[in-house]
Amino acid sequence: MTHDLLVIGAGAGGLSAARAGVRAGLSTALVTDGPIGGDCTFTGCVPSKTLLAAAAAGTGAADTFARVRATVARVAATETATVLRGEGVDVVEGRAGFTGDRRITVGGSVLSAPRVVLATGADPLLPDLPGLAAARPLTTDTVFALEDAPQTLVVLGAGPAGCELAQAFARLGTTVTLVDRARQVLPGLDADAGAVVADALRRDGVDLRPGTTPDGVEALPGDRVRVAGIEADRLLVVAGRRPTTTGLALDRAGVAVDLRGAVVVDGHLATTAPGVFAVGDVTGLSPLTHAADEMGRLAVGNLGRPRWRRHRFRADRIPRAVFTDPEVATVGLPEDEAGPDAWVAEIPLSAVDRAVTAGREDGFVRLVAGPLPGTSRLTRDGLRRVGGGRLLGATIVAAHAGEMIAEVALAMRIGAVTGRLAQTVHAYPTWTLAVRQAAAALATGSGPGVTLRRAGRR
Ligand SMILES: Cc1cc2nc3c(=O)[nH]c(=O)nc-3n(C[C@H](O)[C@H](O)[C@H](O)COP(=O)(O)OP(=O)(O)OC[C@H]3O[C@@H](n4cnc5c(N)ncnc54)[C@H](O)[C@@H]3O)c2cc1C
Ligand SMILES: NC(=O)c1ccc[n+]([C@@H]2O[C@H](COP(=O)([O-])OP(=O)(O)OC[C@H]3O[C@@H](n4cnc5c(N)ncnc54)[C@H](O)[C@@H]3O)[C@@H](O)[C@H]2O)c1
Repeated sequence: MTHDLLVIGAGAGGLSAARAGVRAGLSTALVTDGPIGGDCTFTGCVPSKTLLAAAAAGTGAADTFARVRATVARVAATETATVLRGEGVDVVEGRAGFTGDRRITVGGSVLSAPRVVLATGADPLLPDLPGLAAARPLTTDTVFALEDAPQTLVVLGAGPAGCELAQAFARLGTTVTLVDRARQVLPGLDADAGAVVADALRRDGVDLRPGTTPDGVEALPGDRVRVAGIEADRLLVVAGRRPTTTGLALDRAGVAVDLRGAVVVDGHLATTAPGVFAVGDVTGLSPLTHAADEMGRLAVGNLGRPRWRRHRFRADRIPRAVFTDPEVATVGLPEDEAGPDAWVAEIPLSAVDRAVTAGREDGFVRLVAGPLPGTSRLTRDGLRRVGGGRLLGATIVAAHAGEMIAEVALAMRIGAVTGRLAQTVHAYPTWTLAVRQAAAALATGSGPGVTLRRAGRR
């Protein structure tokens, strides 16, 4: 069967690509060997955020897991094969493998198209630890199917998944030990943000073991485990993810993968094979739902254009939020990468009235701004004269940081100077006033409660 566009994988990236294809008037086939909605709906964002919310509300463990299942089912019902067929997508169920250039088999059928989008996602990565398989570890593929919370749990990996799940289980009454080889929690993020989250986890009773690299896992009777000298009822491994390419026979299509197993793409998301693009977690770039969604749209737009008219995927415009309590949200450049000419305005939440009234003073808002193009190194006064500089990035740690970052992402998207944020009237007393307070300090040279400094000079 021949289509205009073949999309392989029906997670966030594949769904976005398939819908973009239909919008562009292309006959579009969406091939998937798993449930529509992918990782985000079934084993990622939706169950984890439901678990966090139910645990924070003091819901008992059994009811929490029932709520997780009900919520997943509710979200999944909005994106069934029937719904997609109604939108004009030809949904094909089964595992795809390439047999040649832009030609695949699914079950007994052969499908081909001049344009292909690979969106096969990623799977949990199990470290190469002796005894790990025998210990029957939980992963994000299995943890949300529990009926009840274990009494004791070791979480291996203190990245976003590990921190969110450690906090959720601690709040469900589980005794949690969080182990990571890195010296801080959330090692991919700013150390100050990691420190605030570490304090919050400790307050919830999580035993933090940074700088710990287990050399093996011992399975004990009844699914119990011993790891890094800690005994627990269960082990949850959240040590990263590996792009899913097994069984695709990418070599037959001329699609190259890198050493991590990620499909190699250029800045426009084109793979090494003509007419084949890749989006989402399989690329190893920004492994986030909204990034996969953005990439899906972009890839389909780019597939129809000559190279010089294609749009670049801008990872620097993708915000990121970790849904611990407090949340951590970032966009753009972190302070350490902004260069010596950038300026930083930082306000602790203890200087923000909404945080004080809510009794939630843990956290901060940090804005990074740089000189406008063509401007030489700026003094504090010079910064004021160029409207506070162009926004380069932000790190926010706050109860609602994931919501607050959207304003900064918008300002960056439209290339606004920080003075524009300062001139925008914000309702009092809101959390986002903290962003305005920090922006005002950049634009005016100082501000109550705000520290203004050159980037890198903490
Ligand atoms: C616990 C957890 C929490 C998360 N929380 C968040 C969050 O809060 N916010 C956020 O933005 N991101 C979050 N993420 C990340 C997010 O889930 C992923 O970035 C996103 O789902 C990736 O979408 P995707 O389309 O690339 O891949 P997937 O959703 O993995 O979809 C890929 C699909 O391809 C199919 N497939 C694979 N191989 C084949 C084949 N050969 N033939 C046919 N079909 C195939 C699979 O069945 C799968 O359904 C979280 C992840 C985890 C694990
Ligand atoms: N809120 C969100 O957006 C959210 C939430 C959860 C997951 N995710 C996404 O899902 C993906 C997976 O998340 P993750 O937290 O599993 O991955 P990650 O790669 O971010 O973190 C894995 C952690 O495990 C540690 N680790 C790995 N191997 C180890 C070992 N042998 N011993 C000790 N420590 C070890 C690493 O140091 C790291 O801190 C990420 O890409 C993330 O973007 C996003």
